Amino acid sequence: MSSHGEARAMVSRKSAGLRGQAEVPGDKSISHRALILGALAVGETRVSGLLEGQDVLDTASAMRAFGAEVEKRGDVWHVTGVGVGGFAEPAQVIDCGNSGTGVRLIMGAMATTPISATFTGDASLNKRPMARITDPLRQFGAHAYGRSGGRLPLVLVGAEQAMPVRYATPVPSAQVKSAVLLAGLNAPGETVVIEREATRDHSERMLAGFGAVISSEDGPEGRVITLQGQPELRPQVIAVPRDPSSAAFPVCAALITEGSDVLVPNIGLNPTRAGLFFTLQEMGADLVFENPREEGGEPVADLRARFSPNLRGIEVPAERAASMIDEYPVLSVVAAFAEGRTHMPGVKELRVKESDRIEAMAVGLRACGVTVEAGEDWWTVEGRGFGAVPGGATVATHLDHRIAMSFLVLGLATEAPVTVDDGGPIATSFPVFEPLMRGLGADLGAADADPAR
Ligand SMILES: O=C(O)C1=C[C@@H](OP(=O)(O)O)[C@@H](O)[C@H](O)C1
Ligand SMILES: C=C(OP(=O)(O)O)C(=O)O
Repeated sequence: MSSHGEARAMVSRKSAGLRGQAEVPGDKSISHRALILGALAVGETRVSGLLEGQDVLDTASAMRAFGAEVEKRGDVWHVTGVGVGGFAEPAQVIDCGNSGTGVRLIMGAMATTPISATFTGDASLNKRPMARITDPLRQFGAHAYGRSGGRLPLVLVGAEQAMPVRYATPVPSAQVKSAVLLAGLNAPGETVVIEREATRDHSERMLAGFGAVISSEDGPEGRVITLQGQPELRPQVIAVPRDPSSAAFPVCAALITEGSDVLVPNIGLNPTRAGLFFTLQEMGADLVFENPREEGGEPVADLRARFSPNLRGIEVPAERAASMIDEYPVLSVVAAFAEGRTHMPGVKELRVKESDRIEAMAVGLRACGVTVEAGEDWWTVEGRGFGAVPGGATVATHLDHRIAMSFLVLGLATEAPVTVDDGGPIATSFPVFEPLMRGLGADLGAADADPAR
């Protein structure tokens, strides 16, 4: 489950053009939510295209521990739910592995049911802040006993008599918003979440799809989301769109690798997720949305990315941060190949992901010959231009899949190879990353695979 065994060093080397079609897996955020809402519905939800990354598999195990039936038959995941308020008390510790989304949404989902559960994760997750979740859950009447700073492992005791909550999120976080909404499901009356900056809205869309009464309104305080408690959720048939956060890797690799032309089909382009692609276009990337359409209530398109030798550094608007929060590491890689400076403000949240992503990228990029400056909530990459990034370093990934994948993308276009100390965590979100990238022609793999090279 949570420990992925021994570190597996990986290396990437300068590659000839990437070509072909990249079929990236299902969306991680939507996959977690499909399992959790399926477990809270009455009857059988069927999910196709579920991401089978470790983060989501850990959420599937957790839903079983709370009493839902979750199994894969053929290509379809079947979730038989227990109804809102029907979670059973788990007999074991709930291990959410590397997944912030998993643990925070599940804590929300159980907080208004009178049961207790103990949550833990891997070395990365157990360092991440949980008070942002337990503070609002206490307002519903739950109790939380964690390590200092509210960190995992943590015991959560669900409210005996839950009351609805009105909560303004102090940080821009879809995980906090979603935890409050999921807790609100089993509280009588109206739960309200107010977010100053809009974050990904998959929970709201999916709750409405399952039959909850939920509305969102933009006003002077920001986005106000109102949920009526204690609905009966109706099971759904869900087709999970492909993950834009995973698509980012083959797209960015194609932009910086000479001779590339890659098609990444069927990518979810929910506006609360698509900020990276607009940013790349503003930098001068040859990136086109082909065949835009709507599927399952979400905008979808095929992304076509071609080698882009004339990228320019830009100012990334701070208000775009939430819509591309997981994509800054790989954006900073592209920025290294642009002409001029890329400034990325308003990104404090990057410091509390699987690693401190500003620090991890700054240290690794500097080791690869790129100038990076950073403050608490901003960072700047000085582009060196195409063909002028030295590389040649071994980079620490700190149990962070996105840091590992970002540096492997960097090495496809640097003068000397780039090694990452551990590619194991890539399996949390993008288990087929290595074969998919190799299939496009990327020269990457285990660092010790061919010591003669
Ligand atoms: O709700 C979600 O599915 C997610 C929200 C984001 O985290 P925050 O809510 O902490 O910003 C994001 O970084 C994470 O990968 C997935
Ligand atoms: C931040 C991420 O995930 P989580 O918070 O679910 O661990 C991510 O996938 O980049």
